[in-house]
Amino acid sequence: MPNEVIVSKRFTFDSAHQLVGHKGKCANLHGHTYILEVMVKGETKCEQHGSDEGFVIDFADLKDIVKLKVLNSLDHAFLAKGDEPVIDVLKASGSKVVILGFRTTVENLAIYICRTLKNAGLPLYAVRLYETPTSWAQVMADDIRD
Ligand SMILES: Nc1nc2c(c(=O)[nH]1)N=C([C@H](O)[C@H](O)COP(=O)(O)OP(=O)(O)OP(=O)(O)O)CN2
Ligand SMILES: [Zn+2]
Repeated sequence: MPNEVIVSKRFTFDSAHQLVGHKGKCANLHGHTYILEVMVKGETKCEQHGSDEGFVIDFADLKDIVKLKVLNSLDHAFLAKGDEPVIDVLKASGSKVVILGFRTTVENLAIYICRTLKNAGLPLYAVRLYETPTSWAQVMADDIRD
């Protein structure tokens, strides 16, 4: 019998950023190993003996979507609002720079990832993004404004 279930998969990516104007150490260019938890909600599929029987989503398919839509872009990049003075130097040296247009706080990055995955058609429930082992932001897919 189908039932609503939340399943979650954890990913990591490494990125640099700089919070221009921050009163503390985060005004420096620095990096994080982000941990991203992607939570998907749905009924378990009931097709007898099908590949997805009993799955909300195949974790392998979830991994492919998250890699394609989020990780390939953000991993090993300088995540920029666009006004960081260091951008030109990094670009000139061939470094990967992703201009996001917002201050790259963990809150804003979580909103961005949640919106991106929701727009990709995933039956998304929430994303939780850890910036450090002790600091995270969570965004519910239903709270994303278009
Ligand atoms: N609300 C937010 N506060 C801070 C953010 C943020 O994105 N949202 N970001 C930073 C810095 O980028 C950086 O993450 C430093 O955070 P902090 O938790 O202070 O890092 P520490 O390694 O010092 O944390 P521990 O307490 O050692 O785990 C700052 N604030
Ligand atoms: Zn930081």
